[in-house]
Amino acid sequence: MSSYCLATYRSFDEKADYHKKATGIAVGLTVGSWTDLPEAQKASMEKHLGKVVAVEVHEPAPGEPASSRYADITIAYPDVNFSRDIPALLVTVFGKLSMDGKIKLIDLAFSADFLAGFPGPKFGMQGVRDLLGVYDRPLLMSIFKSVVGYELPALREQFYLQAAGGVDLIKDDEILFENPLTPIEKRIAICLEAAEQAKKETHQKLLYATNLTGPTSKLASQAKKAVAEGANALLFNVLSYGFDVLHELSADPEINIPIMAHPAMAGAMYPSPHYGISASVLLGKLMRLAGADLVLFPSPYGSVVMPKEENLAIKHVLLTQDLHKDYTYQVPADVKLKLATSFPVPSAGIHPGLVPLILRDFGHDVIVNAGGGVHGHPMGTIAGGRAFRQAIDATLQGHLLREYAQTHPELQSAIDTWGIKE
Ligand SMILES: CSCCC(=O)C(=O)COP(=O)(O)O
Repeated sequence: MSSYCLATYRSFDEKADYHKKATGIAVGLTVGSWTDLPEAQKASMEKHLGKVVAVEVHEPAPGEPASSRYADITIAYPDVNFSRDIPALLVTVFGKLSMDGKIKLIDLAFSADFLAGFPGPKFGMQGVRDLLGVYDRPLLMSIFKSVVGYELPALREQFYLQAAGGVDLIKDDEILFENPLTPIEKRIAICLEAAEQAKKETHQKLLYATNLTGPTSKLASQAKKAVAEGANALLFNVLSYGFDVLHELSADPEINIPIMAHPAMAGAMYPSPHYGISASVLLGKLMRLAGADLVLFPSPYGSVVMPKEENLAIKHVLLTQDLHKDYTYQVPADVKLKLATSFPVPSAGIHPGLVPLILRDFGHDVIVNAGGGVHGHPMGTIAGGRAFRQAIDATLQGHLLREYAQTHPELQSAIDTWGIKE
C-alpha cells in the first residue's frame, strides 16, 4: 500500500480554476504529465502520481478586492518518489512551485514511513529540564552581546555577569563565528569556568550554548570537539546550513548535548502572506523533525514582531502536535510516531515588563530569552538577570509586576526603563 506526505498551499489568484490548478500541481510535481500517457504506462506510473486531497476556495467578501481571492490546496505526494530526507521532501513539494506566482507552503504532514527516518530531538523540552533540574517554572536565557572582537578575559567577564544574575542558559551571539581571539575550545573552557564561579553564588546549574560554525563538512567533528571540551549545549544557525545538517548533527550519538536552533535568515522566508513557507512549518515542524531541542523565533511582543497567531502555531507544533498524518495507509504498530517536543524560545527585544504576557501565552513551558533586556539594565548585567527572575517569580505567584517591584529594586529599575506591556 502506498504512503504519502501531505503539503498544503495557499494560492492567490483572481481568476484561477483552483481545481485545475491543484491537479496541475499534483501531476506536474510527480509524474509530469498524465493525460498524454498510454494506458499501459498509466498503470505503472499510478504509484508515483500525486493526489489532490482538498481544495478550499475563499472568494472575496463583498467590498474586498479581487486580489484577496485565494484557495488552500492540499496535495498528497507518494513517499516512493523521494528519499527519506528533508531536502528531497522540500524540493518535491515546493521546489519549482515556490517560484510559480503567489503561492505559500502553509503546512506539511508526514507519513509514518517518512517520520520513521527521523529520531527527532534527543533531549527535547523534558531533557533540557532534566539537565538543569528545573521543573516548576519557565527557564531564563541570556544572550552574549557585542562580543565580536573580544579577548577571552572580556568574554569570561560577560559570561560571569550573566550567570551571576540567575539565568539558566546562556547562548553565544549567532554572529560569533570561529575566530582566533575566542576559538570554540577556549570559549568553552573559560565560560564553564565562569559558570562554576557563579554557581557558588547562585547554586544553579547552567547550560552554555556555544555557536557551532565553519564549513558544513567540518561541523560534526567541530561539534564532537566541543563535546570533548565539556560543552553542554550547541547553538546552530539552521537555515543558513539547511535542515538536513541539523538532522545529521542531532541524530549523531556522539553529539549528546542539546542543540538550540537559531532562526537567522527566517525573515527571508516566512513573513509574506503570498510567498515562502509559513513560520509554523519553517520554525516549528521542520525544526522539530530535524531534531532541534530548543527553537528561537521572534515573539509577538518585542522588537522583531511576529503575529501572535503564528507564534502560537509554532508553540503548538513544537510542544504538542503530532506531526504525523497518514493518507490511505495503515500505520504498522511498531512505528514510533511521537517525536520529543522542542522547547519554544520567543525572542528579540524581550524585557522584564513582557514576562506576564509571555507566560500568559506560553504557560510554564517556555524559555524567556533576552540580550539587550539583560545587559541594558541600568544597574548592570547581574541586575538584568535578577530583574527577569523577579518578573517570572512575581507572575507565577500571581502578583502584579508593579507591586512586586516595590520590594525588588532590580525589577523596579527595569520597569522604569522599559515599562510593562499588558
Ligand atoms: C529574532 S529571534 C533571535 C533572538 C536573538 O538571537 C537575539 O540576539 C535577540 O537579542 P535581544 O537583544 O533583542 O534580546
